[in-house]
Amino acid sequence: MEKRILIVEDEFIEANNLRMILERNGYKVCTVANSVALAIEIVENEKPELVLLDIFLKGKQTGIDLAHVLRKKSIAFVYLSANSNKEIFAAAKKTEPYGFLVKPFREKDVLATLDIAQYLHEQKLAIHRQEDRLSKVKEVAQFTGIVGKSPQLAKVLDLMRIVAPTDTSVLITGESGTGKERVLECIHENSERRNKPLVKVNCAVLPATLIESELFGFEKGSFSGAHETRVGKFEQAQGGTIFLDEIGELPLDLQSKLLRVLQEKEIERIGGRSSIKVNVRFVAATNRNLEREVAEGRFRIDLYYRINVFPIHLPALRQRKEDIPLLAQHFLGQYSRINNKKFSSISARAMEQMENYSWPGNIRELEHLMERSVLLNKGDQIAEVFLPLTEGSSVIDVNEANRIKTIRENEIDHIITVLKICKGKISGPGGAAEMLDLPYSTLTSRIKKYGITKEMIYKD
Ligand SMILES: Nc1ncnc2c1ncn2[C@@H]1O[C@H](COP(=O)(O)OP(=O)(O)OP(=O)(O)O)[C@@H](O)[C@H]1O
Repeated sequence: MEKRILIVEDEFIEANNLRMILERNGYKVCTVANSVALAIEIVENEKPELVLLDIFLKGKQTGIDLAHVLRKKSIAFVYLSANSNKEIFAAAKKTEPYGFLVKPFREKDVLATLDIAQYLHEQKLAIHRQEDRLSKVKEVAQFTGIVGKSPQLAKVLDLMRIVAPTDTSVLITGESGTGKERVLECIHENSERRNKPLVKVNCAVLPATLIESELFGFEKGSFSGAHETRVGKFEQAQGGTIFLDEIGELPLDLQSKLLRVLQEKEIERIGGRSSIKVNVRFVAATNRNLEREVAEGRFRIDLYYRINVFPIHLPALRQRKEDIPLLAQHFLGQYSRINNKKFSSISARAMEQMENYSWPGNIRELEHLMERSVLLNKGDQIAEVFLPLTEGSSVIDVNEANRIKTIRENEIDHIITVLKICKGKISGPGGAAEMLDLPYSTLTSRIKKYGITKEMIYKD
């Protein structure tokens, strides 16, 4: 069906240029409005699906005033000028537009922006329907393995409750070890897809050359070494959810391939002749700042818009200290059971040390600390915890320096030392994997398992 678009613009040439672009591409254009009052009238009479609006118009009212009206009516809109004045731009951003188009308009940009705007609008409507439904039925989603009572975590749980049952793409952000993967699992478990596969791909662990065949599969004989046909992760996730962890690491050429798959919902195996329909829900995670990656040209803006439909940001543990006692107690119970120990409490001193620590490795680091503490303490109370000594830390323990380290602690120290020598470089010549004589994937999975973070490597 033809989409109806309303142009609100008081410069005739610009408006006409846009109208021609839109009509050439199958859109139906409503009567052009040159003021807010006229635009409101046309919205009532011609019911556009999307509005392109300039900020400065004839009359007193601006495009920003109109944007507020459109938001109330749930009509999608895109601004036609990102004014260089910072305050106006900030006010325009606050109205949550679906995009900005900068003059002079290029056909390609107009079409791409409209495509993204429509997609985001459909997703937003689905989310609103879900919010409405939830407010009526008071369903309680079950999020197993998520412990905490801080307001920051409560906010995350609210977002999960809203998005889980829908098919909307989710982008989970947060530092390493904040629980991104756990959140993904809960979203999948609380969706209609729970009985279908949840397929996880870590873009940081796979070498760039392998990611494509891993994601999309390949046909027998498509390259030397392709002895048999292999089904990729997208196909494996058919009917279920696919999770791309560390999506910020995806090379640029694969970003465009992924974008195509998300838009067309079909994949092509390497060397394949036909495309295969895939029905998967898409969830991605990153501990990078994707907006910065976009600004610096390492991440495609159109892919960013496509995956950033429903962002969930997980706060760092140091930003929600009230969750530390609950989490510590939770892991204490878990590792006491596993190790057949009888620990039931944590000393006030140990708790204070934990509350004063900055947790660069977040929940994963706390989990490992409790695992270690269960092994190193005796009786039914954790009297001591052995935290790394950080700059400015008030928890320096004189006994710590003389303590005999476990093999695991030594391994962690050794990996960190080598990473420091290699300035954080993991793969390739002179990288830590080569120096440690470990396969790249083994080293990255150990870095993850031990909760080794960039902060630990670049600390001093
Ligand atoms: N709220 C929580 N309550 C209890 N355990 C949690 C919670 N969040 C995370 N965990 C546990 O903490 C550990 C680390 O979580 P997870 O692997 O999900 O982090 P992540 O953000 O995906 O890390 P990375 O970025 O390094 O992949 C896991 O064992 C997970 O089960």
